[in-house]
Amino acid sequence: MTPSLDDLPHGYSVGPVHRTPATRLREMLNSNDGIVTCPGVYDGLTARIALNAGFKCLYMTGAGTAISRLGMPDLGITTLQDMVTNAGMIASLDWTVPLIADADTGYGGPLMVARTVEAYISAGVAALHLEDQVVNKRCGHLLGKELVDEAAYLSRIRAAVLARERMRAAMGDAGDIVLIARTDALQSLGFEAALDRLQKAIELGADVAFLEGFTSVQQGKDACDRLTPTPVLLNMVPGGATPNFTSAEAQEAGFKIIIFPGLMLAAAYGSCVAAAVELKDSGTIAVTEKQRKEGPKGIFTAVGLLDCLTFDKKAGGTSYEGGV
Ligand SMILES: C[C@](O)(C(=O)O)[C@H](CC(=O)O)C(=O)O
Repeated sequence: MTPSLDDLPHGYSVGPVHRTPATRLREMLNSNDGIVTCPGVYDGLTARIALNAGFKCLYMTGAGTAISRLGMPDLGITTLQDMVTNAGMIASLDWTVPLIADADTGYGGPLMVARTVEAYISAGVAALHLEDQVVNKRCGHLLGKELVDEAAYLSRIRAAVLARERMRAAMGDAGDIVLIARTDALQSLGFEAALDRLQKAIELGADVAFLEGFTSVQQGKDACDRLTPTPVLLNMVPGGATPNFTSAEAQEAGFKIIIFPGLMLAAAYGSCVAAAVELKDSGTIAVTEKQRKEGPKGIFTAVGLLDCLTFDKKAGGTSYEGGV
């Protein structure tokens, strides 16, 4: 939950980080601790809120990145730079909580996919997913998706695996990243063709499979059964193609990771629309009791105010000695 102004700061005081983000995620995937539940975050505030709530793994949504950074829909408009800058910032807020980040199509041919993988590794991202839509992609729960052929898709996966090998050879564990193969083929090619693409991606070295937009509980279970022992990710988009699953139901069906990409977006969208209407209609905004008590420090505390003050003091800074 949101730390109070009286809480002890953590940050550097949590001790040395012994494992890389990818190693931590691999441990979660290999453990019997159950499904990894990832709230979808898209900026510093939503990431902090998810961290304060105690989630052990985060998901950076590409749709949310397009919406929040560009004010644009999820239609393949974001570039590698938009995505990796956002992912690196989110990953850096707490290095002990791994970040899974959307990498769409990899943003070009094999050379560009390799560049994407190396950039995500350098940014400290624990895992990324790559899909088989054309570069002019769209949200996986929209109609009319177009695919690249299987050879082109597999060359994306091969490029990602090779780039990871190159980074691991240079840096060991710090060069690792968990590769998630996503296919959007179900909509146009059907279940067997989609599974075939995932199986081939796994043979090439993908660690996790992501069957986008499956349409029944049985299809989800069948995918998990057929792909075992490879962990399978479930993408929970309310109102999308996939029926609603709780984390427990997803685990029961055989999934190892569940992402809720629109979690924070939907909440922010609803609240911001209401706030805008309130100001437009009334010419002012209601001030809550909590706001009156805490002032702007309330939200600054949620995004690390105490850690910043403690860190500055420890480094010999004096700017905040008199309080803030
Ligand atoms: C998972 C996803 O790639 C995302 O960008 O978060 C999207 C989610 C969405 O658009 O709601 C997807 O293609 O499913």
